[in-house]
Amino acid sequence: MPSKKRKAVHFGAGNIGRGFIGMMLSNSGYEVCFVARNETQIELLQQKKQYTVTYANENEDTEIVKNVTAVQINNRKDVNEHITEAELLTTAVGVSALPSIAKVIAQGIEKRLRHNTRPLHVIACENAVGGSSLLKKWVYQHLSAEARAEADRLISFPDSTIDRIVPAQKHEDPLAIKVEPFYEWVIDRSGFQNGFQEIEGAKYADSLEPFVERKLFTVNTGHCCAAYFGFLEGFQTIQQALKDPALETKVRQVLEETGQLLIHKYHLNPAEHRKYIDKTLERFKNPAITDKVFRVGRSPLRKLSHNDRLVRPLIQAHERGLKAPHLTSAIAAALLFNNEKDPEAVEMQSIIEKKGISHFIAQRMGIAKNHAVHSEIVAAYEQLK
Ligand SMILES: NC(=O)c1ccc[n+]([C@@H]2O[C@H](COP(=O)([O-])OP(=O)(O)OC[C@H]3O[C@@H](n4cnc5c(N)ncnc54)[C@H](O)[C@@H]3O)[C@@H](O)[C@H]2O)c1
Ligand SMILES: O=P(O)(O)OC[C@@H](O)[C@@H](O)[C@H](O)[C@H](O)CO
Repeated sequence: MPSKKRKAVHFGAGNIGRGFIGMMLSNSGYEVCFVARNETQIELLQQKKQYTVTYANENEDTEIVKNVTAVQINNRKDVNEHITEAELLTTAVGVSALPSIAKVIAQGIEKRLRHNTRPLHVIACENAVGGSSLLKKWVYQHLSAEARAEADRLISFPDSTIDRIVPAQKHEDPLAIKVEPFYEWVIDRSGFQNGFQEIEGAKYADSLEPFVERKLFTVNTGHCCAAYFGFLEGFQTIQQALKDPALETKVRQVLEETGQLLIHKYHLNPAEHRKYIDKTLERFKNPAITDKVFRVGRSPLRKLSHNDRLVRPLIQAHERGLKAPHLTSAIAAALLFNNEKDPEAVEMQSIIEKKGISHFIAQRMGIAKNHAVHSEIVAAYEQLK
């Protein structure tokens, strides 16, 4: 029998899972069950049913997140039960991990559809364009034709964009997490079924794309530029890197270029957008946070892929006749990111070494050899190298 309590299942008890989404859902009155892999965290969440979030502000204020528990992702019986009872399912595992959790979610949905005819909302909280839509595609690949038809009626996948800086961190208490005070979670309202109870503190938009691209092309483009330029200068953290005025200027120049694109494409108010850029840079510099360039620059194959924070704005700027030389040189810096502990950085360097830069740009970034920006990236790369 489905329980009467409002339940949410969240995949991934990592930084954003605990420091943002789990916290928001708990504060909205949900009982939150994390579907996780780390045994220590799972045991502690099951025992304590709460954890502490510390804000990276002057007073280091804290908040206790209550009504939480966890289940091991390989414990399919319990995962299925939680999916059956939930009214909301969220993820924060990294977009590259969505295909692998899609099978688990699909199994839970198959079971749920046999016992529960209430609607379920599934929201991917990842840094990607159309994360929930991508997840839907992967989940549907594992559903039977009958379940797909039912899911079309009862399960929706509203896209969303999330923003809160939560660095990688270690504490004595494995559940403790420190987060910046700022947050923004915007969800596509058109994906809601009747009766969906809004999540407190989230924003809702009829058209999500401007919010997704404004965040991705400002916060994430700027952040990774600070990481890639910072890496080349030998800085360990984003905060150290942005203390270098020349480096901050380079990041700002990139954000002016993506800003021109956003203003042009979405008719944003230029003064308002400038404030958004200023605020974003101040957030990056938050002295109460230590954010490593290796975290912010992580997974360069993903960050350099066609639809992500570097190539997507470059191609769109080009299509609108807008010049973006600083963004091009940030891409060159990304191509030189070489962290031997990051499997994607290792793979990228190996492809470039074996097949050449032009091959990488064509095959992995999706920019054909005859595209005008292809040769510009090659030239910027050769110059920076
Ligand atoms: N940290 C931030 O500042 C931030 C802000 C906004 C968005 N994001 C996005 O949120 C997502 C999560 O980022 P994070 O910083 O919390 O990362 P994280 O590494 O701290 O957490 C990811 C969690 O997902 C789990 N996970 C990964 N692959 C899995 C799999 N195949 N099956 C089950 N669990 C799996 C990991 O065990 C981990 O607990 C990413 O898409 C990231 O881009 C991060
Ligand atoms: O999580 P990634 O790897 O996509 O990007 C690294 C950071 O830029 C990112 O996690 C930001 O901290 C976050 O997107 C802020 O909202």
